Amino acid sequence: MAAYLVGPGYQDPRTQDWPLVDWKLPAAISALYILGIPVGHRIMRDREPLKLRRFATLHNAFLFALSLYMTVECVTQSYRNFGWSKHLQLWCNRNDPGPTFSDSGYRLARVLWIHYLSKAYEFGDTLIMILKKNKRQVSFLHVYHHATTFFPVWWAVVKYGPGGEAWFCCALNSLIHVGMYGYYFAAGLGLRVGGVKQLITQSQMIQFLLFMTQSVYMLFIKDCYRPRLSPIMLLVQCAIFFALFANFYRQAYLKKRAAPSKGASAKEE
Ligand SMILES: CC(C)(COP(=O)(O)OP(=O)(O)OC[C@H]1O[C@@H](n2cnc3c(N)ncnc32)[C@H](O)[C@@H]1OP(=O)(O)O)[C@@H](O)C(=O)NCCC(=O)NCCSC(=O)CC(=O)O
Repeated sequence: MAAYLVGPGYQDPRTQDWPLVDWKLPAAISALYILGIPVGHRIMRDREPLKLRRFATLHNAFLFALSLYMTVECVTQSYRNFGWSKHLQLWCNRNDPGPTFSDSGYRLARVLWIHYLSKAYEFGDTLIMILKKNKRQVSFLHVYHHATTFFPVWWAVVKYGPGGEAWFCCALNSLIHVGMYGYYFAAGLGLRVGGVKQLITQSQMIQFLLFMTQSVYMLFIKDCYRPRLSPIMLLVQCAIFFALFANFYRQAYLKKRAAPSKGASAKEE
């Protein structure tokens, strides 16, 4: 049974009037983000790198707390919305049927919308990297991830399917970001605990593998989602992320281990 049957032109009624749900402004913000990166590098070219301890600490503490909130809220509202034992499954959940929605249906849509907005706030990571002149960090992986995750990926979720199936991606990604911003919080203060950085990269890669498995399950095992374009996009996007992260992993950890004197990119060890 298809979990989410929609016709052409469908838009979720819960989110249609919420800020940044119309495509034009988010598309412009994403484009400005990409165009602003070379401008930022140029501005910093002849300047000393900034330390940014206070700003980075506040930024990371905020994202750590927000990610924790989103993890808990996604799981709680999905549970309330579907009832764990009766309807909520790991994958292949129905989108809220509407046209009227329960309180938990609205709250689930709201936390998915907050998750979407947090992806724009995370552009601040790139600002930190540019102002600290950590050019290595402003990689293709980083820019591609940040630019596309806000728009079109999470924008599309909020506009077309803020419920049902999206709870899993929101909860797992937020949980991973609790660890990631905890790591950046500590690293910004000069604290690096051996092995933690590698563990975080591994958990990010497992996350993308799980999202790929979820889309294969929805597409080929249960055939439970309409439009099929959504799980196809999830599969393609996560395969790209996985390949980019596998390359990062090789550069940051494996190559360094093979040739320690050449100085790899990971700074932890
Ligand atoms: C362990 C990782 C999380 C981070 O790898 P990095 O190579 O960036 O780690 P690093 O050791 O250089 O980070 C420490 C440096 O970052 C600075 N720093 C502090 N806070 C920061 C912030 N919020 N954003 C960016 N940099 C920050 C510290 O001051 C320190 O600078 P100094 O070195 O000067 O002291 C890794 O797994 C990873 O994700 N690598 C890909 C790079 C990336 O862009 N990741 C985030 C988006 S991807 C994502 O988010 C996937 C997902 O959705 O799960």
